[in-house]
Amino acid sequence: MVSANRRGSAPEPGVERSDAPVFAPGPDGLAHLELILNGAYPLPGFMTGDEAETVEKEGRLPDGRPWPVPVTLEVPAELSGVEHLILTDPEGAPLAGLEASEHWRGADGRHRLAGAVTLLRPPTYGVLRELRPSPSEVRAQRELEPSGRPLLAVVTDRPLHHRALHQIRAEADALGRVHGDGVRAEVLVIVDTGLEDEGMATAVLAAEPLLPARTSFVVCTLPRSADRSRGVLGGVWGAREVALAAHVAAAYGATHMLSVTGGDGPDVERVMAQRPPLTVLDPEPWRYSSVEGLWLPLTRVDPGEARSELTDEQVEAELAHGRELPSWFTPARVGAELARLRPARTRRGLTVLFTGLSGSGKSTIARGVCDGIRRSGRSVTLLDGDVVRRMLSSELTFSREHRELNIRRIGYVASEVTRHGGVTVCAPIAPYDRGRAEVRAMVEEFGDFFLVHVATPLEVCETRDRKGLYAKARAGLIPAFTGISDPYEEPGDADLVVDTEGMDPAESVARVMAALRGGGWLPEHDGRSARAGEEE
Ligand SMILES: Nc1ncnc2c1ncn2[C@@H]1O[C@H](COP(=O)(O)OS(=O)(=O)O)[C@@H](OP(=O)(O)O)[C@H]1O
Ligand SMILES: Nc1ncnc2c1ncn2[C@@H]1O[C@H](COP(=O)(O)OP(=O)(O)O)[C@@H](O)[C@H]1O
Repeated sequence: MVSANRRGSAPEPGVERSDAPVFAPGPDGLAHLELILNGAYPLPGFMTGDEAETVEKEGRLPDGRPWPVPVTLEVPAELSGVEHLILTDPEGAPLAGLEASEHWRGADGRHRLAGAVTLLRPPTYGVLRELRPSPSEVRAQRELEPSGRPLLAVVTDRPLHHRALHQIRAEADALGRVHGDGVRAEVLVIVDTGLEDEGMATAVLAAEPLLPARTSFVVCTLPRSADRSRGVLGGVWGAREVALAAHVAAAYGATHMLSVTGGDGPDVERVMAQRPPLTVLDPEPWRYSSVEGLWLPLTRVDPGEARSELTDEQVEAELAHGRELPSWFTPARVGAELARLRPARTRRGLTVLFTGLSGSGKSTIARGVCDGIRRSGRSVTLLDGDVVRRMLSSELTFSREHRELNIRRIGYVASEVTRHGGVTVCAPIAPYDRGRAEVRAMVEEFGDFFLVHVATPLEVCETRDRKGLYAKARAGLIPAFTGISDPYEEPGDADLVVDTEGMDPAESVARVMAALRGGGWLPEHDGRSARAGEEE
């Protein structure tokens, strides 16, 4: 949100300036802001261009302290000249005042503001807010009953299965032995999840009773840098991200850290090269012994009988088809929570997006597919291109900007239906990669996305010319007509391609239905055809 840029004298700390422009940072800016404000970062505010460059190149702040990632605030160009800025959460509630000390542009050309931030109001926005205490609150709580024991932090955005739980218990025991009395170290699980999206947080929390008695959990949102892919079941972290997590863990009072990123995480040497403020442990690998029926350190399992944990793809496939995760792999309560978060595809929200030229057959196929989905027993919402243009986007033109906005609106509605477990079928032209990718991202926050490219050649669409639009476009009566005088970017990420040339509409519908059944989103046979013993 951006308002007019007005300047004035410096405000008193913590006092809201009613005349300052307001701005809601994006997800990473907001994540950084909260970590600055709650004291998890030892930084007064957002970095200048020089500071960010030193961090980027040398992994340290200009004063020499190691620091792994630039902490920067991206702003729209119109805010680049402001001196004071009110930073708000996405709902517009003020969080902090920023005294801008520098406006700079990074190598990416984007505008950024540097400067100290002052807390205006403690954040109330964000999922699981009651589990987000500040580092000083956590440290104060521990000081009430000081145990003198090491505090082992586990930073994770993925559920803790048997392998990780064994590793945590073993490392907590080992730290207790090293530190004297043989009593286990305390454990602090830092659950990393988005501010808007619970992600896997509740599945991580489900493991609470399976961890040592003095284990506590906090939730926080770490910024997601470009080198961290965001899988549904948890991301793959880079060394600098683990190092940033180590800084946050140290602020919470941790003396050691274990990052439970699964097999593909960075090795500890690369993390320690970032000079984190605590020891990042390199846990012993564990395997399941299929003969003994136990998880054991790798060294104690015969290679022939050692089983690794399931991969993310295997977990996803089990959940997609509604199968229970095996008990050798994960505790029942973690499996049950995962099944709740990722229900079987027959119960999971789904958006099917048809894209293709005008006249390619999107509406015809989409209508048939909707009928089929209904027959299979699921309810479905159809967002046809023409209907959306009438009901949601009647003021929009066919400029690139308006087409993008149109598809974003479709994506928003579809993602809401998906969030609640419904099926949406959308059939706009959606000519641009970027817009389609945006819809995919919006939908995949909550469920599944299936892209169908109706790849009927332009000549065929033009010959059909059902609405006479191509003739008008050729005559220059319709400007910026897709395929004639406006681009159509062929998707490279379609889950299914249907070229309807020389194909009966029923056959096109059947292909899409087969793909949806094969993927597990619909039962193999719908009620009616199962009763009649007939095929679709
Ligand atoms: N300039 C131009 N380019 C393309 N299409 C045009 C244009 N002007 C009007 N129409 C009619 O609008 C329908 C496409 O609207 P969409 O909302 O699906 O397009 S977009 O996704 O926003 O690009 C499209 O409907 P379909 O034939 O169902 O695709 C056309 O009937
Ligand atoms: N295999 C097919 N699939 C879909 N439509 C087809 C097919 N074969 C011919 N058609 C015809 O092509 C036209 C496609 O129009 P429509 O579905 O409105 O396309 P769009 O929504 O992409 O503009 C319809 O008249 C339809 O009967």
